[in-house]
Amino acid sequence: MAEYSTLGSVAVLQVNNPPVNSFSHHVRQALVDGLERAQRDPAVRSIVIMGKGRTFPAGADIREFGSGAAVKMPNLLMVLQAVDTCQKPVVSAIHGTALGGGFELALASHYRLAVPSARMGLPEVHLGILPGAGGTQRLPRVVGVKTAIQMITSGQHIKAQQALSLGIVDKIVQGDLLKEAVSFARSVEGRPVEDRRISQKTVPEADKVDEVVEAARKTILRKARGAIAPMTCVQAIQASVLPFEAGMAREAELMAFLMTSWQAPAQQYAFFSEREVRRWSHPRDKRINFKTAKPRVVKSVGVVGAGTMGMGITINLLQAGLKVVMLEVNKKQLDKAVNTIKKTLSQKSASQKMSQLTTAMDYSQLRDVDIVIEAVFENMRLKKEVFRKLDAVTKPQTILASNTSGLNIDEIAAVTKRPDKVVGTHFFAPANVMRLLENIYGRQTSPETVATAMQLGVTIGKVGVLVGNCPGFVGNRMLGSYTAEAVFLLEEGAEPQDVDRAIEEFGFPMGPFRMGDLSGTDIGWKGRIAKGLTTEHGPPPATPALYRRGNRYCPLPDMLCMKGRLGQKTGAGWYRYEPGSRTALPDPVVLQMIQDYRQEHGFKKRTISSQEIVERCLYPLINEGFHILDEGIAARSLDIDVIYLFGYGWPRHTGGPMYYAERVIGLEKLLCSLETYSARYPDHAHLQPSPLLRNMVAKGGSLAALGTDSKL
Ligand SMILES: CCCCCCCCCCCCC/C=C/C(=O)SCCNC(=O)CCNC(=O)[C@H](O)C(C)(C)COP(=O)(O)OP(=O)(O)OC[C@H]1O[C@@H](n2cnc3c(N)ncnc32)[C@H](O)[C@@H]1OP(=O)(O)O
Repeated sequence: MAEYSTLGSVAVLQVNNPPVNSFSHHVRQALVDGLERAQRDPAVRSIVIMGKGRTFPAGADIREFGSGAAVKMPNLLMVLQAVDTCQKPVVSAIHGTALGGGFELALASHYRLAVPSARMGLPEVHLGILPGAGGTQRLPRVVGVKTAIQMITSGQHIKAQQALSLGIVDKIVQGDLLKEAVSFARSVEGRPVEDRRISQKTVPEADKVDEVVEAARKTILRKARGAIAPMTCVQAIQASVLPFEAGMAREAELMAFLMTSWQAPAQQYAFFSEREVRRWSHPRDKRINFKTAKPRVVKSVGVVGAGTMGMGITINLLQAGLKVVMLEVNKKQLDKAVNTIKKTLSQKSASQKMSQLTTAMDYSQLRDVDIVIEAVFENMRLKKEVFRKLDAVTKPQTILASNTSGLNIDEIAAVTKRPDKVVGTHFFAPANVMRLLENIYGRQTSPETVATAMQLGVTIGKVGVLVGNCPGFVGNRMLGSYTAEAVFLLEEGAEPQDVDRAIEEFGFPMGPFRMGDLSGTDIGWKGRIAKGLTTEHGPPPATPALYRRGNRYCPLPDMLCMKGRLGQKTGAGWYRYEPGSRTALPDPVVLQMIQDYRQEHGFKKRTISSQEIVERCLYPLINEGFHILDEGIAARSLDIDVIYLFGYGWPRHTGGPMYYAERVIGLEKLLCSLETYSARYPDHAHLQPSPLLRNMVAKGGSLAALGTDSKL
């Protein structure tokens, strides 16, 4: 609701709809009623609108988009129209985050005040829609089309000071916002409101708009990677040079197009899923969950290993204000890491944050930390050795976490006397940038340990997802079938750039081969050597070239590594790189290697369509997701989606692999395609449809119903 009160001649409307004061239907109704009341009352000469509690309205109520309640009268457009055309001055007084419809309300007001800590922006693009309550028409009238395009297509929030310099807010006020807003409102009483209406202004440099749009188009299309909202936002902004009513009509038309597209609900699902993962439960035992399990307090963290991962984790922890003891037995590596950490931490806070960092070369210095995160090389023997030492030196309550990307947590836990305090915390590189934290519970991990790992994720700004223990956990296990199928496509006739192009056109920032070159082709190779699937010199003795343990195997990635082509770091991998450049250039040497391989093994080159590439790479990945749900490794399909959205660059506008499977491809079609491909390639095990998928198609039922994501 919006609470109505008067302070002398000023009517104050305070939106009160926790947690973020979104414009649910009852709020809209209360605002319209309040405005009418203020207009009618001759004693009222000005109006202040603000938010109660933590924030000015943070936008439309996103849940209403799914139910159709967003269009229930009065809709947000009508509220803002009432504000704009009000005969008495309306002042929006902003604190917290004025976002989306909230910011649009402020723009429809005649004056805007903000506290210094306020932030504002139009993030609708992240929800697959546009600022459809006049944001695409009013903002360019204030800041110009170029800045409006930048703000609306990025969805970025700006700070009060920047809003002031852009002419968006009229004044930054210190002290009590209500008092300041009322005093400001009194000072403008009696002044004409006509020239304060942004809707009646013209866009600056309107004659250059087409030029500006043209210049922005290419970059936006490249960045959008298949998402339709960004370019549709631009089209709406372009219409801001028309008379206001005509521009609004165009905005409404484009808004309707986006609202009825499949991408908007997918992105809104992604928004809520990102938050839903905080309500975690043990994948196999739902009785252990975020409500019942209590985390331990973590003030200090030990990090073992100062390589790329250890360094990134340390930066992340320091940025969150935690004390860190970073242990590295190699002095040169330790010094190098400290230098990089210093450089990476922002200038402003570097010295304060660095004072929280202690370096160590001796395990005994980890004695008193609350949790240790091991980030040494991905090798079981080494990890066991580290855990034995940690178990011996740390206080009995210390939680021991491994940053393994796929090794068995139970096997690691078994070398300690505290398996209940061992957990997996899988960070993604670069660890101080990537938001995902895949937390893995072992057979004996206690609820308290799980809760502590999940809470640590929140403290350091991660999106934490709890999963069960299996090789590769959720993310890397699903990725296995994707990369396997990508190399099988090379055997049949595709070239690395064909596969990458198709996957990038689908929306991934990078295809599998460019990704392999970036992270290092030797990472997978070492893993395959460790598993005995290959050796540094080729297949293990008496092993058929194209099979391992009865499964089809493509040795092309091993052959690449044997040539020393380890990716960008060696200037050559699946592609070649000019010195100092990261641009992947197709390399005749690699293409010849693939061609020779095809000849040697009797593969006949054929043309493979982009559609087949996408299906062959992504459908087995999704299929593995069904296996994972079936086995109870992930509790809900949204957990898998969040892992892929935040850790693997899965395009957000498709909602994530499981959402995409169910709501975009359709489970029946997915099953049918997998059946077709598995009939064609009976020895590609990952193409065999999962029993859960078969069952769901046969019996019906939704993925959401499998888990606890009933709110979505
Ligand atoms: C058929 C077509 C017809 C077309 C015609 C249409 C006519 C109608 C016109 C309608 C025009 C509408 C135009 C406007 C659109 C919008 O405003 S869209 C919304 C824009 N705003 C946002 O995207 C903001 C989203 N929220 C946030 O970014 C953050 O929540 C925050 C505000 C910055 C706060 O962050 P933090 O403190 O970290 O809290 P969170 O954990 O993120 O959120 C707390 C809980 O609040 C829920 N929530 C947040 N925002 C919303 C929201 N806008 N609506 C509903 N719910 C919201 C969030 O889910 C959390 O919930 P819990 O997980 O349950 O705690």
